[in-house]
Amino acid sequence: MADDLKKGLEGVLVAESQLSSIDGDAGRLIYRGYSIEDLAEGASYEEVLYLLWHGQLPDAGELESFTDAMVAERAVDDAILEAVRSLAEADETPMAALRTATSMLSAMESESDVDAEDAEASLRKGRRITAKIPTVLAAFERFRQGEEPVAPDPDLGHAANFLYMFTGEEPDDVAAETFDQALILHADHGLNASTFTAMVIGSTMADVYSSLTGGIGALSGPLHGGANQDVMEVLFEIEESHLDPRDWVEQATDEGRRIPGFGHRVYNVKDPRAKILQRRSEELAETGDDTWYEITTTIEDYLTEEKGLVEKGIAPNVDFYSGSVYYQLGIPIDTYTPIFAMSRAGGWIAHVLEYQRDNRLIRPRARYTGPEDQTFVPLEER
Ligand SMILES: CC(=O)SCCNC(=O)CCNC(=O)[C@H](O)C(C)(C)COP(=O)(O)OP(=O)(O)OC[C@H]1O[C@@H](n2cnc3c(N)ncnc32)[C@H](O)[C@@H]1OP(=O)(O)O
Ligand SMILES: O=C([O-])CC(=O)C(=O)O
Repeated sequence: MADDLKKGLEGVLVAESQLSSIDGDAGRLIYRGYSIEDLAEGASYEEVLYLLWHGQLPDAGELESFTDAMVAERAVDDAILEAVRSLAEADETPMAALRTATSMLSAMESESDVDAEDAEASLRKGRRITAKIPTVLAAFERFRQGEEPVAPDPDLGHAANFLYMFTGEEPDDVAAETFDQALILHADHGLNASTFTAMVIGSTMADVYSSLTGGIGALSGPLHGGANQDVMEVLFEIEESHLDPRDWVEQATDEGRRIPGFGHRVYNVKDPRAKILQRRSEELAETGDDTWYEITTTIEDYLTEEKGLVEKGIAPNVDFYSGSVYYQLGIPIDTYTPIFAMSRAGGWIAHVLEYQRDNRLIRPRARYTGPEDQTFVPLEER
């Protein structure tokens, strides 16, 4: 057995997948062969879910039945809503509340879908969870605002319905399209940390609720999905400092701080999703507040042109521009990472089911560096 140590599993191949592929040098991302640019431009999040879960884009009839099935699963049980209310009253963060509520959703699972080894049942469960996450997240927001939840609107798509339940108002076309695009961009990304976490759990043949709950936990960290919230916090910090963003960033990097939204394990160039989100941020800035777009582009130009970070392979990732987009849609910053989870649920489910089709328990090993041959001393003699 090879003894070379791959810290952080960098570059280690552990599975074959037909779901998404990243060219880190060219800055290209595809889902099942379709470029992220084409999907973001032409598809809806529901079409992308269908593509990931069923292997091809749906025709009109397939999309209609798929969408109807998702819509039928949006409502969540009152017992879950009461638990979400308690979490909001306890000042839980939305990400932690989502993690807890996702796990709780299994309590309402129908008897016939309990078998974790039944792939069709797992897909149905995955669809149910994906349909319910927006309802849970929106209800959490309503409770913490002292309001009652807004029931899902069956006439609205996945993205627009979330914004409607979240704010209590039907979004305009720009907001609905922008949000739908953001969901598409975040739906899948190879074996990132949260997807791998979900797969490790799935490889034990645990049920899909466990995989998704684990995926949410892994996504929450600041090195992964949590960075989108951190980016917005940095933008606030810069604004409040009244410093030129260039000076702020110089000071921060001199102090050894990492700039959230920069750097990636796979991309050595700008993330293609960041390019699309940057355009959306720019469009929203044209008709609204351009503060955040201006600060982000100034930071990017400074770090790439003057600090030469891009030459070191450290460029903006998907999280760098998503924050300013969500901010302009009026979404509170601690909900940015849960929104990422709401979208990535699609990718987690797709990868777990794909892996389980030819499953092998994921079980790497560590090089032991501890002591050997210790003499045991009983407690009373220590
Ligand atoms: C959806 C997503 O998950 S995208 C990633 C979201 N996370 C972030 O934006 C957080 C900031 N970025 C980072 O911490 C990293 O770039 C990661 C965790 C994403 C990738 O990390 P890794 O591939 O493990 O690279 P690693 O942490 O080894 O860094 C390599 C070098 O780049 C530097 N570097 C990496 N990211 C940054 C950054 N954001 N700002 C400044 N320097 C950075 C590191 O300091 C290190 O430099 P050194 O070799 O001189 O010590
Ligand atoms: O691929 C990664 O490591 C992180 C990422 O960009 C994602 O999960 O979208």
